[in-house]
Amino acid sequence: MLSVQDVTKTLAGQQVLRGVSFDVPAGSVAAVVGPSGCGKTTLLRCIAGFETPTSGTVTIDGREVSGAATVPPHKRGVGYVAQDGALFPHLTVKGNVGFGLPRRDRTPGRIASLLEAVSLDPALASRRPHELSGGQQQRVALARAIALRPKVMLLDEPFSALDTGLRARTRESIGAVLRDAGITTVLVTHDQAEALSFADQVAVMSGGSFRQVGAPTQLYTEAIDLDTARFLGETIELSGVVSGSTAHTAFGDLPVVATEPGEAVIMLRPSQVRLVRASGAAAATVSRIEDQGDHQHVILAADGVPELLVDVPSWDVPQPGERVSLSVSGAAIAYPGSPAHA
Ligand SMILES: Nc1ncnc2c1ncn2[C@@H]1O[C@H](COP(=O)(O)OP(=O)(O)OP(=O)(O)O)[C@@H](O)[C@H]1O
Repeated sequence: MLSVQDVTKTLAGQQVLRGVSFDVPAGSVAAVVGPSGCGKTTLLRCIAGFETPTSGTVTIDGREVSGAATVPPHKRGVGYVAQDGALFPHLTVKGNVGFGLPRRDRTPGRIASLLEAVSLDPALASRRPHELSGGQQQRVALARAIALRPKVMLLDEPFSALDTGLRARTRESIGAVLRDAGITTVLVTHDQAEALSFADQVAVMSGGSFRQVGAPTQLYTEAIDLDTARFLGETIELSGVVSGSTAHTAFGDLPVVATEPGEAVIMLRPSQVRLVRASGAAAATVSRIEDQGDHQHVILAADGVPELLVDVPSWDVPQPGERVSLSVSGAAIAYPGSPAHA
C-alpha cells in the first residue's frame, strides 16, 4: 500500500539515503529503527513529500507520488507528526486538534474522543501550547494528525518526550487508534524496544540503508549479523566452535542454528538462558554476584576464557564458588566476529 523502492537522497553533497526499499501493507504498522543520523527522518520526509528523492520511487495506494511525477505533500493523504510536534502557538488545544476538520466535525464530543485516544485530560482543551508540558504538546500533535484520518501516518519519535509509564500507555492507545482506523503507519524511533513492541514489521537502518527488514520476533531471534543482534537487544556472547547443530564452548556444548562449521561467536538472548545448579556436568564456576534489586547478575568463569554474565531472579541465587551449567531454550546463533565480554 505504501511502497518505497530504491530511494536515494543526497543532501549537501552527502549521500544520506543509499537505496532504501520496503513495502508497508495497508493498515499495518512499520517501524524504522536506527542510531542518530542514519537517515530515518530524511526517509520520512521523502515519503511525506517535504524532500524529493534523488532517485527511486514512493507509491501510496498504487499511485506514484514521488518518481516520474511528483505529488505535493498536502495531496498525498499523509499525516506527519514531527519530533517537536509543531503546534500552532496561537491556537488552544481544541483549536489545534480541530484544525483542518470541517466545521461540523469540530464538536466537543469529537475533540474529547481524540484527546482521550492520546491519553490527554479533556480539561486541557482550552489551554494554549505554552501552557502544556513537552509530552502533552506531543500528544496534541498526534491527536491533530489522527483527526484528519490520513491514509498514511508518519510518526517521527512521537513518544520520546514522555516518561516510561506514560510512554507505554500512549504508545498502546495510539497504536490501537491507528489500527482501528486502518491507517498505514511508519514510526521512526531510535528505541529498539519501542520498535519491536509497536510494529508488525521492523526495518533496522544503518548508514542510510536497511540492514534487515522483518517481523519483530524474526529480527530479535534471527538478526542478520552481530551488530544488528546487539542493536536489537541484550546479548550473551561466547567464543565457540560449531559442528553441525552443536557449538562447543568453554561453558559447555550448546544447541546452535546449523551453520558453517568452525570458529564463531555464539550468541544467546538472556531470556533463553537459565543457570542449572549442582549439576554433575557443571561447566562453569560462579565468580561473583552483583545485586540489581529485582534480579542478580551472576558472573561466571570457565577455564581460560573471559567472564560471562547471566541474570537470575533474586530468590534463587547461587553462591560464589558454586559449580553451575547453562540450560538453553531454543538455539544459539553463530556469527563471525569477536564476542563482547561481561
Ligand atoms: N537539510 C540537510 N542538509 C544537509 N544534511 C542533512 C540535512 N538533513 C539531514 N542531513 C544529514 O543527513 C543525515 C541523516 O539525518 P536524519 O535527520 O535523516 O537522521 P536520523 O536518523 O533521523 O537522526 P535522528 O535520530 O538524530 O533524528 C545526518 O548526517 C544529517 O546531518
